[in-house]
Amino acid sequence: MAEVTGKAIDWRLLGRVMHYVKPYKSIFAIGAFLTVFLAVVALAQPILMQKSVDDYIVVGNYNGLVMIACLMIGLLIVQTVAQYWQTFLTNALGESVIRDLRIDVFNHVTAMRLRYFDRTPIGVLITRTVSDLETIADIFSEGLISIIGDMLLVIAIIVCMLVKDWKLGLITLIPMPLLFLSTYIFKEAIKSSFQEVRTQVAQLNTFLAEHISGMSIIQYFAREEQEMGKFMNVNRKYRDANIRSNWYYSIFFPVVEILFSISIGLLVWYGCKRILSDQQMNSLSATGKGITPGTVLAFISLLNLLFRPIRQLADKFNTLQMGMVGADRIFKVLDTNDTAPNQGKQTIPITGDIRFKDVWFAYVDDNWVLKNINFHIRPGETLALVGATGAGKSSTINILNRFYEIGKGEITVDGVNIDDYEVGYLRSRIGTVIQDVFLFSDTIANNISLNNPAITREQIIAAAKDVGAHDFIMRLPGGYDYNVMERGATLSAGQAQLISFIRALVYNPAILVLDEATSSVDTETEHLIQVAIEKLMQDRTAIVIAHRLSTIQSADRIIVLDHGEIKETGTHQELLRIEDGYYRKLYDLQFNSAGIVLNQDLKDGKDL
Ligand SMILES: Nc1ncnc2c1ncn2[C@@H]1O[C@H](COP(=O)(O)OP(=O)(O)OP(=O)(O)O)[C@@H](O)[C@H]1O
Repeated sequence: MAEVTGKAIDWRLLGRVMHYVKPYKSIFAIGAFLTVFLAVVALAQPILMQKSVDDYIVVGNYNGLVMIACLMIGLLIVQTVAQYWQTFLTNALGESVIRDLRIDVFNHVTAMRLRYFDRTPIGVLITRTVSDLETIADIFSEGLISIIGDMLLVIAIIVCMLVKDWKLGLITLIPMPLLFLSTYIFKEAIKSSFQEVRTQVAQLNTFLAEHISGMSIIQYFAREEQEMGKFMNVNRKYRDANIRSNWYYSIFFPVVEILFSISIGLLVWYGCKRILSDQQMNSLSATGKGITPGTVLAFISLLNLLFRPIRQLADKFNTLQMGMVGADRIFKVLDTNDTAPNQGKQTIPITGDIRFKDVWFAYVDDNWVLKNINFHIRPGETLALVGATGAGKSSTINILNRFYEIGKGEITVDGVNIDDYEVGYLRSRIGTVIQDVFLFSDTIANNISLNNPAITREQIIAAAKDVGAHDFIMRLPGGYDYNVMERGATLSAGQAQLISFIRALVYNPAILVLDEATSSVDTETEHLIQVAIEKLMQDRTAIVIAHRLSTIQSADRIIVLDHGEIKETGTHQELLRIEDGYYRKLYDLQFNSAGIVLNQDLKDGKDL
C-alpha cells in the first residue's frame, strides 16, 4: 500500500500531476478564476443584506429596497451561472487528465515484461487503472482548486468581520481555534481510515477478478461455500473500513454544529447588547461607529459562509491527499521500469533458421530452468519438444519470443541474435499458438485479426478455409461477426483452438511455435485440428510442444527435455532405437495402441 506522506500536499507529485494539466491550461485557468470569483461574490450577499436593512428597511426607503433586492437577485443569477461553469469545468478537467493518465498507464502496462504480470495480481492493476485514477480526478473537482477557493473565502470573511467591527468579530470567532483543532484531528483520523478503505477496495477487486475468472474451478470442486466464506470476510473488512470513516464524520459534523451554535449565540448576545447600549447612548449607525441590526444580520450570514467551507475543508484536504496517494500509486506503476527492452532495429526478412547456442535461462536469480540448451532448426524443419511437466518446454518457446531474457548463451534467427531484432517485428514473424487460448469478447473476425486494420476480411476467410474452420464459423449465428463471449465461453475448446490457429496463420509467420492442446475434443474436431496443424506447419519452421503421436512421428527432430536439460535428440525412429533411452522408456511407458497423448501422461505424474 502506498503511504501518504506526512505533508498535506506533496509538491513533487502534484507537479507531475500538473504536467498532465498542460494541454488543458485554459480550462484550468478559467476554473481557478471562477473559484476566486465565487469566493468574492459570496461576500457580497451579507454586505448587501446589511445595507438593505440599515439603509432602506429601517429608514423606510421602498425604492431603494427594490433596487437592492434586484441587485441581490442579479448577483444570485451570476453566482449560479459561475457555479455551474466552475463545477463543469473542474470536473471536465479532472476527467480529461485521468483519461490521458489512463492511456499512459495502459500503454506502459502493455509494454511490461511478462514477469511483471507474474508478480502483480490482476485486481491490483484494475484498481490502479480505475479507482486510483478516479481519486486523481477529485484533486481537480473537489480538491486543489476548491481548497484554494475555500481558504480565500475563509480569510476574506474573517477580514471582513474584523473590518466591520473588530470587537464583535473577535467575540464571534472565539470558538474558531477549537474548530480548527477539531478539523485537524478529524483530518488525521479520516486519513488513515481512507487509506484502509482503498486497501480494502483493492483486495475486493483482486478477490472478485480472480474468482470470476476461476468460477468454473470453484463450481467443479463445489467450493462455493468456502469461497463465499472468504468473500464475506473480504466484504466485511471493506464494510468495517467504510463504517470507521463514516463514524469519524458522525462525530465531526455535530461538533462543528455545536461550535457554530456557540458562535451564533456569542454573536447575538454581544451584538444585541451593543445595539441596546448604543441606542441608550444615542449613538446610532449614522455615526458609522455603532452596531446596527443590519450588522448582526450580516454577521450571521458571514458566519454561515465561514462554517460551510471549514466543515468541508478537512474532507477536501483528504480528497486531495487521497488523490496524492492515487497519484503516487499510478506513478509507481509508470516508474516501474520493467518494460521489455527493445533496442534492436533489425527487420530483415526471416526464413526461419533457429539456433540455440549454450542457452541458460532462469526466471529467478540462478534457479536455472534451462541449462546449456543447444539445437539448430533449418528453415522448414519441425522440432518436437517432449518431456515431463516442468521440464522447460514452455520456457523454451517463451525465450524465443523474447518474453523473458536469457541468462547466458545466444539465440539466433537467420544468424541474427534475437535481441537485435525489433521485438514487434520478431514476434510478428513467429506465430505462437498457446494451449490456453484466450479470446476477447469481440467478433470472431476481430479475434482473428486482433483489430489489425491491415488484415482484410478476405485474408481472414482464406486463412480460415486453409485450416478447415470456415464451415464451422459459417454455421455460427452471424458467421465471422458472431460475438464471442468473454474468454471464448460460448465456443468449445476445439473451436477456440481453431480460431487461435487462424489467428497465427493470418499473419503468415515464418516460424510457428505451437503448444499442442491436451484437452480432449470430439473426433470430428480432432480431425479438423490435425489437418489444421499440418497446414500450419507446412513450409514453416516449427517448434512444437508435442502431445500427439502424429506430430511427434512426423517431426524432423525430437528433443527430450528433463529438468531443463536436453537428454536426447533425434528422430522418432532414432530415439526408439536407443536401448534404455529416455524416449524409448517414455514410449514404452506412455504409448498404447489407442495412441494416448505422450506429454499428457507425463503430466499425470508418470515418471521417466
Ligand atoms: N513465470 C514463471 N516464474 C517462475 N518460474 C516459472 C515460471 N514459469 C515456469 N516456471 C518454472 O520453470 C520450470 C519450467 O517450466 P515450464 O513451464 O517451461 O515447463 P513445461 O515443460 O512447459 O511444463 P508443462 O508441460 O507443465 O507446461 C518449472 O519448474 C516452473 O515451475
